[in-house]
Amino acid sequence: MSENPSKATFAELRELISHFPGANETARNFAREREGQLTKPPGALGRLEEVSEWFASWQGKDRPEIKRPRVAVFAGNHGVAAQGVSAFPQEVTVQMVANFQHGGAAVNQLCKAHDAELRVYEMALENPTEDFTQAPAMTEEECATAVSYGMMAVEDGLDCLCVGEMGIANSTSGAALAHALFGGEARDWVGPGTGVQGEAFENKVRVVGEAVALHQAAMTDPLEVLRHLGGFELAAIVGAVIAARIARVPVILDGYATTAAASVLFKMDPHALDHCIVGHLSAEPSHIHLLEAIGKQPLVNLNMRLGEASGAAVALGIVKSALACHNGMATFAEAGVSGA
Ligand SMILES: Cc1cc2ncn([C@H]3O[C@H](COP(=O)(O)O)[C@@H](O)[C@H]3O)c2cc1C
Ligand SMILES: O=C(O)c1cccnc1
Repeated sequence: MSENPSKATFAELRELISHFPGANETARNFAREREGQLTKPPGALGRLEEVSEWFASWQGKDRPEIKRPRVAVFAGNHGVAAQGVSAFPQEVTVQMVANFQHGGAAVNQLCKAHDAELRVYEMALENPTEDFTQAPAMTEEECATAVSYGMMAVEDGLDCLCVGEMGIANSTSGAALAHALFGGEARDWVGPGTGVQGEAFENKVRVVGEAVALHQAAMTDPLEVLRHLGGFELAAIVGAVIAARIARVPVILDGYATTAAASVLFKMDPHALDHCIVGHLSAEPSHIHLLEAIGKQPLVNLNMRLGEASGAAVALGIVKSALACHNGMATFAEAGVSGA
């Protein structure tokens, strides 16, 4: 990396990603052994046990903890909004950022409910990306700078990072990323987002298909896919996921657009998202296909389709519940309970 992280280049990002640390398998094994000794039939806490073991393997502790969770919401504006792909106008992005700052959004309440710090990272909202039906969304410098900016969301002392986004039209950007990364038809990857229907939905499908076709020559390189079809906030999500990996901070990803951004890293290295879980299954219909493509099972399915890290923040409560059982339960020996 250069001294100033805002100067990172794609070459430096590739270098970082090629040296990602792995999980601590010793800690995972100790955590698994402990799960087997706790006062419950083996496996009776189901997915919670798996979550505790996964968390242990990234924190490198058999008794992993969440004392300082952060919910990071990256906000950016999209030139492609000009194509009429969202049910809402672009100014909603900056208005919702103000709402986050005043505590009025869903994610504010979810952070309060789960004792998480909310940080909103506003990315030059007055400067949207280029409309990617006309030109690449970003230059390499802009894209790499946005990735580097996202990396700054991971600070010393954080022990869990929830990641999400705010950006009108970014479900179109997410769909275009997914289509470019995983193929198929544009229609497979497009959903209603904030609620586009009928002719507007058909237009969204057309926009995604035409954009991926326009930039076809660049689509073999995941970082170029991000540069051509992503957004500033989606690039920042890539950076946050990279920085969390380097710091071994477990990550909870939010819904469709966030998962699509993170999938850029999956395409570069199928193990690049091993430190991430997907917090929830979005009601955006393509989310399930995307999760199949990256081999992830969402933690909960509440029919949410909001974004702004709301699903990740809900899932944080589940992860905290898993760790509470893992750390606080008595073993059979401690409690004097007979084994099977
Ligand atoms: C009031 C409001 C609050 C939101 N919070 C998140 N989103 C979500 O909707 C946007 C994506 O949908 P599309 O691609 O259709 O524009 C993103 O900003 C996402 O975070 C919101 C959308 C609205 C309208
Ligand atoms: O799944 C998401 O993240 C999502 C879905 C619809 C609108 N905004 C976000």
